[in-house]
Amino acid sequence: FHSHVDTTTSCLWSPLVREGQATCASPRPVLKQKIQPDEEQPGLGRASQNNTSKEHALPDPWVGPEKCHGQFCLFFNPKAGDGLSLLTSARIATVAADLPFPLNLGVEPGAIYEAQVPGKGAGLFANRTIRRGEIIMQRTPALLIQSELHIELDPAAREALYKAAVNRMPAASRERFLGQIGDTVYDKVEKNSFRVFVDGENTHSPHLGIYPEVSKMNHDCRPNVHYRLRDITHTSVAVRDIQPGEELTISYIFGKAPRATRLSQLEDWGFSCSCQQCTLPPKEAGASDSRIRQIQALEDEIETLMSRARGEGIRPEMGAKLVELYLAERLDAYLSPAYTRAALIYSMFGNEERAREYAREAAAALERETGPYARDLESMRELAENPKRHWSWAIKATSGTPVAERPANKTQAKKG
Ligand SMILES: C[S@@+](CC[C@H](N)C(=O)[O-])C[C@H]1O[C@@H](n2cnc3c(N)ncnc32)[C@H](O)[C@@H]1O
Repeated sequence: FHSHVDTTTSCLWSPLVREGQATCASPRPVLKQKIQPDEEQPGLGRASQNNTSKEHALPDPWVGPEKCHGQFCLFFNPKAGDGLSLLTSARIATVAADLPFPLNLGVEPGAIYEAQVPGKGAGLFANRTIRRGEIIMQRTPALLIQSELHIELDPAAREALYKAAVNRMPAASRERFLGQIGDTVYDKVEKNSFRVFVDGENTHSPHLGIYPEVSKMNHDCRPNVHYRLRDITHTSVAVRDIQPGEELTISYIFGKAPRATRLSQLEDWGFSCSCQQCTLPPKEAGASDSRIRQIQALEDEIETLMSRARGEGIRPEMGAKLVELYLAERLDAYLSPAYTRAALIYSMFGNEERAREYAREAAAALERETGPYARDLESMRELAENPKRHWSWAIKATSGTPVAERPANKTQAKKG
């Protein structure tokens, strides 16, 4: 059953790349050899540069490789988005050169503005009502840095290299980059970057991606904006209606974690979380943690029961309860797994009204949270449109096949 529910989440900010702090699925790769600056390894930079130009010629208007340290060099493309500086290996540079660079999308100029927030520095605010599901910003990065390089390179060489990458940026982009919080270029990278997988796989090629406009959003454990990354394109979407004057926030961490975990992860950021959820009075904070535990337990139970023949033991109210807990906990940025499970459960029991209602919500949440390519999107749309033709319909009454073995969509179901 789990294969039918897309439970992908985002938690991609840079402190997570430090050793031992990663909460996302990607272990930090261990460097076999510490990277040294060019001066300490005469010829190494030049040698890799020569190999690079022969084996990985980048198309115009890419510039580079230059300023190499071991396998990592500076590459630059003034026409990729608002200009992209890339500090990475030649292999990844060729992957990046093939990626799409969509035009900037999002709300019209003036719909959001920057202002100071007491205790948080600058932040972004809505200038008009922004509706749930609206794309606030879609951007490609100004700077991408291979994580190994960021962690392992000698600090003086690293700062010089980072400055060279920033100097390559077009003036407007450079100004936005330098306007980010942080004392040095390294510090700005530390405090403002997202973890990005350039080749789209969550186990290889972790990079730090800097999107200077996006990084003006402060943290909230119950944010009103969710972001998703596909290749290197960063998309921020409103997850509830946002009123004029309201601050736009994203979560820097996985918001479904209990309060103590969230607080400790945010300490790594160098600030103590003062968002509404983290500063709840003890009784309410306890109730919130209890809901998070109930959500986890209920999801585990649903998974277990769904893997049995005909989902034996599953009860329809489990779906409604799961949605109720998510909504009570204001997990607006993470609703798709709850709605998807609820829709399937009610469909299995042949409850058309509930199945359609939850499937509609699931499809909308999947589109916000994962995007138009979300794995379960088509299936949820089909369920909302015509429950009786969906693979899950009324199977509690009609079949002995374990739910986990059933095809995920109608096309497969018809063949079967
Ligand atoms: C990505 S930046 C956000 C924009 C930043 N406030 C600025 O002035 O550019 C992250 C930094 O903002 C501050 N910050 C973000 N969310 C915060 C919060 N909920 N409480 C306090 N400080 C916060 C912290 O200094 C953090 O290192």
